[in-house]
Amino acid sequence: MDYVNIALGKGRLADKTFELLKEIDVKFEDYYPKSRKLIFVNNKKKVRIIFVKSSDVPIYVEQGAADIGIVGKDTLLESEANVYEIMDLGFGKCKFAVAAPKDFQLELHRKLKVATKYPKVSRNYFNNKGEPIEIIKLNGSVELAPIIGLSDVIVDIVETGKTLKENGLVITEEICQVSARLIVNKVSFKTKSEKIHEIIRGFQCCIRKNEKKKILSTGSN
Ligand SMILES: Nc1ncnc2c1ncn2[C@@H]1O[C@H](COP(=O)(O)OP(=O)(O)OP(=O)(O)O)[C@@H](O)[C@H]1O
Ligand SMILES: O=P(O)(O)OC[C@H]1O[C@H](OP(=O)(O)OP(=O)(O)O)[C@H](O)[C@@H]1O
Repeated sequence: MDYVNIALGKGRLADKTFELLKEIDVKFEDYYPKSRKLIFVNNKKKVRIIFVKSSDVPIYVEQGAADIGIVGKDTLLESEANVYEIMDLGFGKCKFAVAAPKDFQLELHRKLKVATKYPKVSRNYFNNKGEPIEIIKLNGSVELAPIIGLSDVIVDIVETGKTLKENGLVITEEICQVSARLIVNKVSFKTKSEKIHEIIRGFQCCIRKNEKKKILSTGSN
């Protein structure tokens, strides 16, 4: 039987994904947090993990270089990749938001300047509201832009809100919730159906179990 290849971002979602795989008995003994290895193989279960840049995960899956991908909904939306989005994995939770300096007010007859790592998500959001904008595409430290006058506002993901707070920004609009998603290549979904469904069923079962545990532990507090 063929191997199932899973594309996984090297960053924040990696540890939780390996934990989830371990729970369904797909173990990679040579993985440890902060490992620099880019490929992990479980020969017994015939599963391979390929470690890529987070924003490349949808491309690997769309092109069939990976059968499955684990990716944040933010990155998935921005990629507009032609893949199946199968399930919400329930971790990597944050939200998409518009944020601005506390006292910001847009002058009349001027387009709003939006700095972001997510130009497509931003454009879609403001287009749907009928608000004309100018996008300034950045690759990180987006919170700096309104402080130093590069933009009026930012569109970014917010988890704890610490980065916004420490840079004097506040959320002005919430766009949508974000979490890790399991995506599948459309051809692999047919050709490797059995193995892929086994992984999906395993993940669903673990997530249900973990949610029950969480409810029980908060209930008993
Ligand atoms: N506080 C957070 N900051 C960034 N991403 C978060 C946060 N909390 C959850 N996530 C999720 O984790 C995913 C992966 O984030 P990570 O920082 O590893 O990659 P990235 O943002 O693409 O960074 P890089 O460009 O350095 O690879 C994000 O796409 C998002 O869905
Ligand atoms: O609400 P918080 O918990 O503060 O998290 C949100 C921050 O984390 C992410 O940045 P990241 O650390 O990936 O750095 P980046 O600026 O290079 O994107 C995101 O872009 C925000 O800046």
